[in-house]
Amino acid sequence: MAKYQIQTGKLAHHLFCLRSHYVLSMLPKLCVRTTHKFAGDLFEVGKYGTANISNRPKLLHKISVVMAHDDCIENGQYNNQSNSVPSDPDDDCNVSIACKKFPSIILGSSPPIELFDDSACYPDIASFLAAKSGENFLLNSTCEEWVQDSLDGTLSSLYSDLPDVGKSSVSEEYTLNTGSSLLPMNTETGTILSNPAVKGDSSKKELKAQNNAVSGRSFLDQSVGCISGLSKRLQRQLDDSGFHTLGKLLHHFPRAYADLRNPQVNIDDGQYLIFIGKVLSSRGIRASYSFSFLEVVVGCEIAERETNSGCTVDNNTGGKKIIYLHLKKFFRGTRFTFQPFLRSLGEKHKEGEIVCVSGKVRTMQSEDHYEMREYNIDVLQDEKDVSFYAKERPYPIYPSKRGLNPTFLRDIIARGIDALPINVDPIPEDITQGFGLLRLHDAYNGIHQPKSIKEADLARKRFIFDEFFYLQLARLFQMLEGLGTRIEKDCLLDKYRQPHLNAAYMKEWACLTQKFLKALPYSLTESQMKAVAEIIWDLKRPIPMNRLLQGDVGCGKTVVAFLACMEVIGTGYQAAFMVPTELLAIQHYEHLLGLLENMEGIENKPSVALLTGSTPSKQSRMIRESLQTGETSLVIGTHSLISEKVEFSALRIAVVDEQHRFGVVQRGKFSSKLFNNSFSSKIAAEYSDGSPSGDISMAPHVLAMSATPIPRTLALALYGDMSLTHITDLPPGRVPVKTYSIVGDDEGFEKVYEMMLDELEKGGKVYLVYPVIEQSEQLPQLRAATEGLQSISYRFQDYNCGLLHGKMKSDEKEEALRRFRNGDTQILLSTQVIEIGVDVPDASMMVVMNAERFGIAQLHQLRGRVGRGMKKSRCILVASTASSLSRLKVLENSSDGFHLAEVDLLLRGPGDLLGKKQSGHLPEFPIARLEVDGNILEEAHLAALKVLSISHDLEQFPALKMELSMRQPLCLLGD
Ligand SMILES: Nc1ncnc2c1ncn2[C@@H]1O[C@H](COP(=O)(O)OP(=O)(O)OP(=O)(O)O)[C@@H](O)[C@H]1O
Repeated sequence: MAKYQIQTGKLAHHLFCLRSHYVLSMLPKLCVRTTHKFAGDLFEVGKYGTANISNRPKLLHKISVVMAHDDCIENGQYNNQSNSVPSDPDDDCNVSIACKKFPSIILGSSPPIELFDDSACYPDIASFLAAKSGENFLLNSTCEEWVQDSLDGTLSSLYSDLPDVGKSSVSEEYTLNTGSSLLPMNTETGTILSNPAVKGDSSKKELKAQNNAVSGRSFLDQSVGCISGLSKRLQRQLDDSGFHTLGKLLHHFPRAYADLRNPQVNIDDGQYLIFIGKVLSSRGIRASYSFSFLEVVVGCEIAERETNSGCTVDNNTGGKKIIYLHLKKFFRGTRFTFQPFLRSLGEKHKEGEIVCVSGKVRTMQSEDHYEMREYNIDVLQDEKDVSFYAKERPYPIYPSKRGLNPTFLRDIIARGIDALPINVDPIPEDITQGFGLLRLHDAYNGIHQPKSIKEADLARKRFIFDEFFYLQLARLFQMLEGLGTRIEKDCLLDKYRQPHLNAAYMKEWACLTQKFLKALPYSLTESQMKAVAEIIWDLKRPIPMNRLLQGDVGCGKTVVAFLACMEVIGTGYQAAFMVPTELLAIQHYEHLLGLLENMEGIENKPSVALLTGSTPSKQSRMIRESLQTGETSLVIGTHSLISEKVEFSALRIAVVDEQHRFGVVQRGKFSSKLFNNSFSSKIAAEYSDGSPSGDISMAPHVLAMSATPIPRTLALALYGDMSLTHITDLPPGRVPVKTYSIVGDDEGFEKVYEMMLDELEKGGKVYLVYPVIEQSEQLPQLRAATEGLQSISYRFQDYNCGLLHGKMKSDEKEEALRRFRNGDTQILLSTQVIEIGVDVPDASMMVVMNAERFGIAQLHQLRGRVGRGMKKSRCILVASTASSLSRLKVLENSSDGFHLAEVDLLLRGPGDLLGKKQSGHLPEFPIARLEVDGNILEEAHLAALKVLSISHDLEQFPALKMELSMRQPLCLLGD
């Protein structure tokens, strides 16, 4: 490219001495405007590509004209413009208005394109970038380039004379000048060190060089106050709106992008549309002594399909027609009727100007004429822009924030973007490249000023990636910090990278574990075995395990957890098993005692205790004492296990069943029950196959279990530092539960009762699940369990009915469940208390009332209470209305818990899927949507692993470490 030089360096210096630096940056733009050709004319390009200023006085004059212009603006003369930004007489310079004097594309809202096309995959970045390089940029005209280069050259030569530029001894402070550019200031001398106000390759390189000394982060952390020319009031307003830093400002992303092509459809009254057209006339009209209006008529060519009267397209016009938009703005008051005012009003738009207009259209009496009263009008720079917009460049639509006008925000963001240093990205380039991500600088550009929706999508992907990446990085980083040696750290990272390699052979298991396995009344399924082997591998490491065991309802997670407990007991330690309900605690306790009874060849079987809120205090004290002395090796219980009073002698594993019912803090409390130094040698002597491995003061291993299958995305977001184990198969002989959805009208209920009778006659047991315990006046349509008891007992007089709900005392609940299990009752009317873990293998039918009140994942859980034995089972979902049937049909068609959880995630979002307790711990993802961005989360997880395996302590990536500490993604703990 030709190298241009401006001979008169002092001129540029003069420019900089002028207070409003934005003039400088406007010069390139002025050159490309048809109405402001002077700058182009003044710089003559020589034969050898050298530009000279041919008429310096003329140029200076023009500049002073522009400056006067600026002064006018500063004096608020243009404050009555439509869409003006908040104007303030105190403002020394209203930047947004200033920018308005020069072409800027400012639109209000318009028919938004759906923000991001979810179906769009992220194409290969290389092809995208290739496409990008071939595109014409708005500001890329040759004319502009040479002005930029000229100025650049001049300024370089000008500032090469300045001492110590770029040296670390110079304290640098960045300021954004009014010309949208970043100017490093020498705070000692107050001089500007160099000019980045211009664009183009060389200036970008220079900018990069300048910013090498200063981390990109410090740019983003600067106060918005560094945008010079911004009045104190606007600064305050930005600050009050949460835009304390440039970074925060640049993170105010468009909510949608508009398609600026003229509409191709019939225009209906009241539609909000955007048109590109040509100004045909502009007049200020006096209508009465105190009333006037501005009328700008814009002619727009639109593609004709069908006229409103239904006629077909006229072939003679090539399928196009002109429509006339009458943009009207009204003024009341005698002072607005004076000729000078009306003249200046009319002169605001020139005939022939190409404009972009948006607003609500109203049909006028004459055909093809439309009125717009609330409108935005923007002058496009020249005809080229039309082709530019015809290229479907998406137009960003910003949300307003605390009364800040989106137009103003767009202006100010654009200036921040222009000044953004290239090296702003803290993530190493090979990581971004490896995952097909834009560099941060390009991503900011791409999201705020995309050239295509594809680019906006890529940019969005980068920001979503960042949201996930720093979270994953922080969690893994914290885990590594807790470990001592490099080998341990590598070992932990390997575990995440190659989980399939981490399994202990059965012969390595403790003797107790092997005997327990042998005593089971069934053989474990393949994935149960794999899960046990993975967990035992972890238990043998000197690093605390943090594992999530997931599996569909009834897949047999409990027995896997029992085996893990046996392993630690077998090596001389204690185990604790925490469940969310008393009912479940009792069930597990009885189940385990039953299994232990079958064990042979063990003299001292592990002593198991049950500790819940209802355990009598004397008994509970005894249990606590036995835990402290180590006499009890396994305790099953509810929240009471994490009470301060409970102390363990040698706790090695904490199993948290239905872990999503507990908060993060509750789970964390388990981990904090550190080993008591008075390690019980008694237990060790009884069961130990050898000396207990690992550090005695190590935090216990945590095995969390989830029966509500959490999609991997959510699991990673919630527990990025957890290893995941899936049980993928069901015990043999299980017959999928046949599911029906039925409308709960009289006819529907008759059908349900018939099916129930059929089931009972065959010796089956039936659960009836109700959404509420008692009928409520507020929601009379909801069926209640207590009312149901009367009618069902009456209807099925030959059978016994039981009732189970959360308001019953614990022994009443236990009794109700026991009677149902024994067969004393054949029908159990219940609320959703039975959703979790209740295991009555011969229960064969479930009817869920007002089923639409439950989430898909919840219904799947409920349904999992039947079909737990060999019996063919049925589940009937009774919907209140026919319209809610379609959602329930998903359950008819699938029995895959993970698939259903994904569906639920999509339908209800993570908050509802996880429930209040757990979703409260989900970090906030301002732009990511866990429902659809799971693949990016997976990539972020891998990227975090990659970075940490290169540098465990992130010392090799100081920028990344700094960014991580700024984001503090782990401040979300709390219950
Ligand atoms: N390998 C197996 N073969 C046969 N039956 C099994 C096997 N594993 C577990 N079971 C039985 O399957 C039933 C369900 O097991 P369990 O309660 O452990 O499932 P779960 O995964 O915890 O289910 P939920 O999440 O619904 O509580 C139990 O009655 C259990 O005894």
